[in-house]
Amino acid sequence: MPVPAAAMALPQDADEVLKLAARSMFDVFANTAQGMLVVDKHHRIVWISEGYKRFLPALGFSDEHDFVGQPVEQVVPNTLMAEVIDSGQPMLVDLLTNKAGTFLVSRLPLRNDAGEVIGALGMVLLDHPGAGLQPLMAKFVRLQRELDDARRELAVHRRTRYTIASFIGNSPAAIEVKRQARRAAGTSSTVLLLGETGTGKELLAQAIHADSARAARPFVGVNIAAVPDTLLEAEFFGVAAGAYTGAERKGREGKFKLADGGTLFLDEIGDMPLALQAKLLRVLQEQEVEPLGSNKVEKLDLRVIAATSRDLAVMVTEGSFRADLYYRLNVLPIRLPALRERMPDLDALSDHLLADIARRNSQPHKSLSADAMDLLAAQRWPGNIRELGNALERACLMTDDLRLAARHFGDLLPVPMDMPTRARMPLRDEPSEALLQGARPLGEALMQSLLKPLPVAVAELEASSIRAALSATKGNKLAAARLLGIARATLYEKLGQLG
Ligand SMILES: Nc1ncnc2c1ncn2[C@@H]1O[C@H](COP(=O)(O)OP(=O)(O)OP(=O)(O)O)[C@@H](O)[C@H]1O
Repeated sequence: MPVPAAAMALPQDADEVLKLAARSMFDVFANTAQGMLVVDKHHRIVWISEGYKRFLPALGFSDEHDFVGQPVEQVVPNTLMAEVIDSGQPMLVDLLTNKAGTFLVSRLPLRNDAGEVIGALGMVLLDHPGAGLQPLMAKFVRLQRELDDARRELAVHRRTRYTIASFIGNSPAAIEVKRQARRAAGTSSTVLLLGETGTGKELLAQAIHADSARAARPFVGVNIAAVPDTLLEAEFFGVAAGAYTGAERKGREGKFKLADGGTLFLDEIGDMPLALQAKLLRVLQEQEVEPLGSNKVEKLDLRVIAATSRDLAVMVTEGSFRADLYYRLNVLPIRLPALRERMPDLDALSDHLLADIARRNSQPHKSLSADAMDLLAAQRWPGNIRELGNALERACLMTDDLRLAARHFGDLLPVPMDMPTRARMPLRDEPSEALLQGARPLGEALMQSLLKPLPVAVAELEASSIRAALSATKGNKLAAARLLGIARATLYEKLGQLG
């Protein structure tokens, strides 16, 4: 390919001069760069320079002919040549790291006379940039390490903790839930989990993901009720770099994108504002997303599991939930029974929760006496399994005894103490006042319950009020927050503190 310049007379024609210039530049680059390759518009390698050949063994090739003709992304890991061809934009300087080493590279699109991209040219400018570019390389290595650490940490958080086997219980209701969950795990259809607060909706969502073909991909959860309405859109769709000033200047990925290939868990879907419901429906139908401030549509492959403690069908008739979104979500509905509907599971659940408490607090695994079991069975449990776990944890912390008796729960449970037998039925429709005070003779009981440090008394009253509000609103957190006169996000924060 080198052209002996002296042998040619300089043409007068400017076009010819340009062509000649391009040709000599190509030769200069081919001879001075450490290596050079050319790919066609289908990303296939069509030519490599003499210099490039020495990288072939490290890329796993002994023969040039096996390398040339291959799609570049298949034989040069992490290359961005395809991106240059598809975008038509050059990448003048970049660092490429793969199994052959780290290289300072440059990538240029090649165009025909009509200006169409017909391929790209890749150059290895330096094959050991460490020596000549010490400060830049040190920064690159540090950023790369930080990125790897952050990715590892994210992966740990995104890994689901539960499988369907973690859903404890062998009552007919629990067995039916697990059967439906297994069926859902075998498909990629949208699942709608319905049930009161603390019945295990999030646990089951994670379990369905972990038992599905997407298990190795991310599980990303969004609690819609806990995010202020004004931030929800950015949370879901992400923000394009440069779209805004301030904290969002660099842009950020939305939850849709983060869950790409895996499962997106939309908790408290009933709390989604109407305007956003229309946008969510579009994403679910089209499986594509457009970050805020960008005009680039990105393709997605998402499985959605939604959950709610509210009655979506009623919300549809009231006009606060879109009918089309409801039908789109309600493909595989699974109803999680309240704890009071699966009392045969109380023993197994309590034992499982006690084992968990023991592990987390490095304590021995405690058990329950018969009178304690009777007391627990007599509760209404508006906060369901989460509330049972809290009551057990507080009782465990109150005593060193290895066997928890009814007296250890004395002040913790709002249950009438005159009926401590397992035969006592759950108090389904008791008014919240009775839940708060119990039916003990007021004078002495009240005295006893008031004799404690004020912060403890305040915390207990707060927990009781929250329980009562959730009970009165059948687990509807938005309505409960209104009853309590606090913001929905505050209620979530307090529920989080309660465990
Ligand atoms: N069947 C079960 N087996 C074991 N643990 C359970 C079961 N159901 C719920 N839990 C535990 O109870 C707690 C609450 O469960 P989870 O957060 O899944 O409930 P939820 O229905 O999503 O609640 P919310 O609607 O308030 O978000 C968790 O600690 C979970 O591990």
